[in-house]
Amino acid sequence: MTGPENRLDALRDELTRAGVDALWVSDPANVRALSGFTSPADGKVLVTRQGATLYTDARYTVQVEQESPLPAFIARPPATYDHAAPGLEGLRVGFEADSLTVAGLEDLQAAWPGVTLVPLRGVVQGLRAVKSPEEIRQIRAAQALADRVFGEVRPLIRAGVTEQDVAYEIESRLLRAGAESAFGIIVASGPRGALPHGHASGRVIEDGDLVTVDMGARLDGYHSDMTRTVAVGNPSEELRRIYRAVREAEGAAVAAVKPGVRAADLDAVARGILTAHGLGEAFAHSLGHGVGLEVHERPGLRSTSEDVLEPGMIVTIEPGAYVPGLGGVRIEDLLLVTEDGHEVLSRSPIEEL
Ligand SMILES: CSCC[C@H](N)C(=O)N1CCC[C@H]1C(=O)N[C@@H](C)C(=O)O
Repeated sequence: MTGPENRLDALRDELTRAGVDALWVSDPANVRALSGFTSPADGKVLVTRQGATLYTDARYTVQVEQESPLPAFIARPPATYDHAAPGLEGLRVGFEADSLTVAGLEDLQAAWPGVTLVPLRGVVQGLRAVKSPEEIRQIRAAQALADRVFGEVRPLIRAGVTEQDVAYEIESRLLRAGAESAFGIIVASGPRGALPHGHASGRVIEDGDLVTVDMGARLDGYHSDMTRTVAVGNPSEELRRIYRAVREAEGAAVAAVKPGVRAADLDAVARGILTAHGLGEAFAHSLGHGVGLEVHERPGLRSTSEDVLEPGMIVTIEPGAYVPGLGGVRIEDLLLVTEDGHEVLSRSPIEEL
């Protein structure tokens, strides 16, 4: 199983395939994945054939010694670029076109006139899709915390409380446990359930509402992600019908998760079921995504994806149906792809309606 310990070797193979001699890594999650440095927004990594160097500034002198096995050079640009320049003269150096700013590229061009800069996309992201045993342990711990918090907060979701009350209860418990929220917590009740990314508002939850809660913990830099839609009082028969359809789609897609399955085919499993229930148009997003140092990472579980599942990937399965003016439903589990199938990491009960 690929992990950070041998990611640098795997990365060098990728660089050979891409026809470059080195890579300037600027994407924070990639910097962290290659170096272990936990303040990666303030770092860069230069990977060459011979080695790899972590660049950051003097605020982190002690921290990098504690966290990173890579040799570090402590400076700020332009001294950073000047340090790297002699070893790069005449080489083809890749940069991360999906994260380096235009200004960042201009700075590199000015600092390294003898270097051919080559735009590359998603090279390190591809290597991050398969998690190491340690990363799996971290994400498992983040999800276990999220499950505990959801279990504590579920009884508080009732008529008369606001969506923000629910989000506050979740976020404060995550913080008290030494984590933080993985993203802006989604609490979408009643008609707001039709908003797939309906962040908690001041709406007061009413009897008969479905309430979609999409939450995750960020623990030591690793994320979890899970959604449950719960009923308050007695929802209408139409809402129950939608709920059951989404639940069927989710269960079928979860059951199909195993190594070798094409991500696009998984998406089609859920989409086919929702379409059969007349809800194809209402499923307004992709089936799921990888989770790790970022909430959304490879593999992408969508109709246009070319990704194929491998053991060690951690993915969400999250079909939903959103009906403007009425409401919506999403059910999301977090899964580890194993050698012979999958393990569902999210343990919060999925309610019957
Ligand atoms: C802002 S993080 C949202 C986390 C959530 N679990 C999630 O990933 N969602 C919510 C509904 C759709 C899905 C999403 O954003 N999917 C992306 C990858 C897409 O483009 O479909």
